[in-house]
Amino acid sequence: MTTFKELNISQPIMKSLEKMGFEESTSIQAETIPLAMQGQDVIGQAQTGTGKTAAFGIPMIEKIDPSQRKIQGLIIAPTRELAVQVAEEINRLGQAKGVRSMSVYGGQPMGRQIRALKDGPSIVVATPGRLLDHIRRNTIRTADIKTTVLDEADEMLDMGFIEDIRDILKNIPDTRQTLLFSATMPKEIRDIATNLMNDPTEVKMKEKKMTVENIDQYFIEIPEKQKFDTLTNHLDYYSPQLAIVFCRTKKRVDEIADGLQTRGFRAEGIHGDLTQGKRMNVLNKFKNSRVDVLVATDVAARGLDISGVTHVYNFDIPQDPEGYVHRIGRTGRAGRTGEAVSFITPREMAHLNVIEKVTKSKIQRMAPPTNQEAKRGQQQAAADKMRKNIEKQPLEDYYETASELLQDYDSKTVVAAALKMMTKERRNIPVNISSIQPISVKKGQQGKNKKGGPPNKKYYGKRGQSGRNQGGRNQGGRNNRKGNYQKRPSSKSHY
Ligand SMILES: Nc1ncnc2c1ncn2[C@@H]1O[C@H](COP(=O)(O)OP(=O)(O)OP(=O)(O)O)[C@@H](O)[C@H]1O
Ligand SMILES: [Mg+2]
Repeated sequence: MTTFKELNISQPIMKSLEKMGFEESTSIQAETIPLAMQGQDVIGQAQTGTGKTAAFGIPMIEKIDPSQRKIQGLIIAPTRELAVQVAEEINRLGQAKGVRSMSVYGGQPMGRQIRALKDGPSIVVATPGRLLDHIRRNTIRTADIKTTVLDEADEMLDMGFIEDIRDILKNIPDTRQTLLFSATMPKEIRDIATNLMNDPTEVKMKEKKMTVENIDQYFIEIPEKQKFDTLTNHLDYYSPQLAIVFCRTKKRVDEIADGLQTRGFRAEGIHGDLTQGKRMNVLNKFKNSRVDVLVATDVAARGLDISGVTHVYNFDIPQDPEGYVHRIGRTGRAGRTGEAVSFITPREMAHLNVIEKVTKSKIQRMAPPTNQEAKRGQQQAAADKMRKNIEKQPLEDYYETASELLQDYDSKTVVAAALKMMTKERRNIPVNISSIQPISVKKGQQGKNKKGGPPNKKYYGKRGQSGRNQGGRNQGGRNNRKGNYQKRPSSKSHY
């Protein structure tokens, strides 16, 4: 383990790190911070939740002169929520040095952003569409940018964003330092990256698996129609502290979130068709545990760091192994443990094998919990609640009524009735989720790079590609995305 002191980090940043409770650097921080401080271009690849944000944030802040009141650092991220989170982490890291960052993203009034930009933040964390808007209007000046970071770099250089990224980079001085970070970096994307950089050093952690060791990974083989009941049984049986349920389309997010509410769970959905206000509101409720189950498209798959997420469910199998790695990486962060459960329809078993092979992870078969087990789980949760009340709260006010009940009935009957009242019986209400096509790997197509297809999505046949489009992500490919951009600049997320 390397201490931050050994990495020659300046006093103000050391002070911030101490305040944040960071004692030692993580491996990716120890290896990339010295290179980046020397001014080198770096491609950094390390597992989810291992501190890549500080790995690029610290060297960026080191180079900034806050007295200049000019934008000197630019970080580009794929989603608005991630941009906000990264800006917050940068602000914590830069606080003692007086380095301020600002997040800039679509779905927010332009005027307000322009006013805030006049305040002179040193670092801007932006989503690509809105950033381009600002660059074109000259409301973000790029001339003084020394360091540019692409967070979730492989996503940023994939077909949904690559044109925007090229346009952005054209506006940044050639002398810039470029840092690319992600937990995944398919070879094809790495080649594109290298062309945009100046002789980059690649830093890849030694771990064999692409996924984090302390996430237990399971799959349940299950017909499409039984997925929802299996999900609620699982939630009842295991009572996750916080869970994220990923599914493939926005419509399914809405249906599943509604269905979970119907069955008494505190669940809400998040996807790109919601207003930005609603997206932030849902995410904040989840962070504050006012919502226990977040149902999401891949808009929430990358980068989000929410403590207390114990379970990730792939209600629908992700389109590609990289997606799997990022989704399950929303749990098991910074050394904590987590559990990932993927629902696989029988026809998707081959697709699961591809994911296992590419990620070099073992995904273990799990039997779906039975209705009986789910019921028992619900009762256990009610019993736990009761235990907590017994241990913590003064109960004297209830003693008189309790004694009266015990005169009429035996204690077991009284407690059973209390448990029954605490167990939500409306969870049996039928819920219908509209079906989608399974993703399957067609024989002979595995490994082919279909013309026009994204370069890193080499693992799939035709059906997989069409499934991808159903997801509302990268819809219609590059041209359509570009068209979207021109019509509704940066106002629409494609997740
Ligand atoms: N040196 C450190 N010591 C303790 N905690 C740390 C350290 N570095 C980062 N963290 C914390 O670890 C968590 C994960 O960090 P971060 O979000 O940067 O991970 P990441 O590698 O970017 O993950 P992802 O691939 O999912 O984006 C955060 O809560 C962060 O504050
Ligand atoms: Mg990250």
